[in-house]
Amino acid sequence: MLAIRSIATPAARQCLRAAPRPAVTLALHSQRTYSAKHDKVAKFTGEKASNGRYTVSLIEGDGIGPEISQSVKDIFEAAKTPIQWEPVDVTPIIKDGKTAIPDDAIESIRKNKVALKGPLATPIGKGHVSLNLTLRRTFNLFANLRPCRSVAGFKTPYDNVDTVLIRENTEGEYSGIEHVVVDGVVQSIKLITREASERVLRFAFQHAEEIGRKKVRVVHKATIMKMSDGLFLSVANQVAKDFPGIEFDAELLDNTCLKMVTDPLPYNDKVLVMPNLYGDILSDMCAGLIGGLGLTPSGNIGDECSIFEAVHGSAPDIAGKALANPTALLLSSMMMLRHMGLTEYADRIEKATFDTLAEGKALTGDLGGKAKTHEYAAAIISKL
Ligand SMILES: NC(=O)C1=CN([C@@H]2O[C@H](COP(=O)(O)OP(=O)(O)OC[C@H]3O[C@@H](n4cnc5c(N)ncnc54)[C@H](O)[C@@H]3O)[C@@H](O)[C@H]2O)C=CC1
Ligand SMILES: O=C(O)CCC(=O)C(=O)O
Ligand SMILES: [Mg+2]
Repeated sequence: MLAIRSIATPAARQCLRAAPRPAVTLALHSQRTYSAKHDKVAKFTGEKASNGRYTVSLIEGDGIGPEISQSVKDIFEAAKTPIQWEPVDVTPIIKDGKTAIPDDAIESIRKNKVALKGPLATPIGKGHVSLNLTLRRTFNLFANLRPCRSVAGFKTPYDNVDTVLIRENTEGEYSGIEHVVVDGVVQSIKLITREASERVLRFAFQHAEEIGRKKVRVVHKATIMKMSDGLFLSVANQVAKDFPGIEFDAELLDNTCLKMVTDPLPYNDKVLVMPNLYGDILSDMCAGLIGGLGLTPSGNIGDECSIFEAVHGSAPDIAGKALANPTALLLSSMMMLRHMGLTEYADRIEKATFDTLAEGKALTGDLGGKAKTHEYAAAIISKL
């Protein structure tokens, strides 16, 4: 039943009563009950080619994407990382009236089981739907893991921030189910299913175990979105019972924002997990705590494959000027290497990166320096 009572004006309510229900769209997203345990933490199952290298699909992306991707490629080559890139074009196609990823791109990512992705721009209002969201849905990348750690030597109002945020990545406010009811009345449906909630919540608890954190906190707004966030929260309570070694609690999103910008350190011992939109916003906010979007990585994790990308977007305001900070994409590629079991390479490149940042001689503009993107990358290479 649509929430007619929540529509503000009597005229709009009248129109909505008369309007057709979005039954077809909702049927496509049917709420299949997820009862089987989802115990497997997504693992990389790709195989080396005969030359001893892994092939990784590379989506360079829009705006600053090609510049920061070039830095990652240069640094990987200098570190002799056993990776060969397979460039992938994701220029959208229309399939059955919907925005879709070209078949070649899907084939590449499915085959390689891992991809590194630069930012993809999304037009505002009209135009194609977000390719970022399309990729996540196409490959069922159910968890978006967004760690955010202070950079030693780079001073911000907060020292030692170390938050771990996990965002549900396939539905919620970003389900893309929107329609005009009548002129001047639109609906956007926040879809929450038990299945997707359980999947990401299990992932959060498993990740907490993996990284040695003893607390999982759900961030929600079930006071207002009683049914949707209510379901997410109630699934969380159920899943928590399977992880007796992990303390579980919940916090309202607005309160989380206030507390995090007042003092983020109490969040250092927790894994935060939340519906899609909240994670999108909160992860940019976390980036602000440590020096900005140039520094924060992420991984879109699925069972079959995973795609690693920075938290930031295409930064059109600085694109093409060699001003972008490639650290966020580089740290995302470190997450990727660790996911692939190439930990030694990740450790080595990460050390060179953090040493370069701590030294402070070749910082990009967002961190108060004057270095161009490639000069910063060259400084990292010199430390490998
Ligand atoms: N996952 C993705 O591919 C994402 C794509 N987008 C898309 O990106 C486009 C631009 O979105 P905005 O709201 O402008 O967000 P944005 O994240 O691209 O930029 C926000 C601000 O951060 C700065 N910034 C971002 N990355 C930086 C970097 N690596 N180095 C230095 N400064 C950096 C930008 O210059 C800008 O001032 C939109 O089309 C949006 O849809 C936005 C977020 C994520
Ligand atoms: O797809 C987009 O345009 C934005 C996505 C986004 O902001 C994110 O994934 O953090
Ligand atoms: Mg975002």
